[in-house]
Amino acid sequence: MVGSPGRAAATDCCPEPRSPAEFSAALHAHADRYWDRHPLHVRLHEGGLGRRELQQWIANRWYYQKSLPQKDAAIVANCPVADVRRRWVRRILDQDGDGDRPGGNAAWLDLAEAAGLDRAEVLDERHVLPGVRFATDAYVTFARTRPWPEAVAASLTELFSPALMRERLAALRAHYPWIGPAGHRYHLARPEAATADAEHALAVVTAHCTTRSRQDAALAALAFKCDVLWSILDALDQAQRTDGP
Ligand SMILES: O=C(O)c1cc(C(=O)O)c2c(n1)C(=O)C(=O)c1cc(C(=O)O)[nH]c1-2
Repeated sequence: MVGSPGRAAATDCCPEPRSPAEFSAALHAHADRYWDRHPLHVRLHEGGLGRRELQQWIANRWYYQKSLPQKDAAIVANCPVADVRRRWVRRILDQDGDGDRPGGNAAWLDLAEAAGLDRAEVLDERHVLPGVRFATDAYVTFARTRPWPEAVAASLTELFSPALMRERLAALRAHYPWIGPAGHRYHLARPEAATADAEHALAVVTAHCTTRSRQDAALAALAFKCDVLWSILDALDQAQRTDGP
């Protein structure tokens, strides 16, 4: 006997949640669609970008960078759990800086200057491509409008970013030596912070997504974020192929 129809219907409408190990594995499986594999990143790592292309990447990536604190502030605003808010607020200060401690965003502007860009031309966003703005803004809007655990899940691309940033730092030093050491502060500091942030975010998502449907929503959020990042590089890639070096 195959089982009573009643049982089958119950299973269809309310599948069991994944175990913590299965859920974590399903989240980690998104590494397959992370932007480290994008052709533009591959070109960057191989030393295939010209000076102007690398500057364009830096100026566009700035728009993502500067939007992160607003995205994190949206999570803090939507989250009713004090413990989560207390830890999440640190992310805002890590990027914006805190008193005498300059933040990640200042370090990214140092990279821009070390690569020969004027701070003013980065801050006024004249180089930011429409597709980069659109994709980045979609991430901020997602955090503002979706349930906060989904926005936390979307940040889990940071599970994969430390390895990428270390590889990128090695590539910048090897292939783009005209960028002085002052430009490398972001990539030196961020992998360690990203590892800690991702560990915390994973613990939060695991603790708060305990039903199958919440787990599914978290997985969809992480897939969405992978698409955001991929779209940012698609926009840049297309511009660079059209404009030439
Ligand atoms: O350099 C990168 O490739 C990269 C990727 C990501 C990411 O995976 O979203 C982040 C960062 N850097 C980063 O520096 C950072 O602070 C950060 C925060 C977040 C997030 O979604 O909350 N992602 C990332």
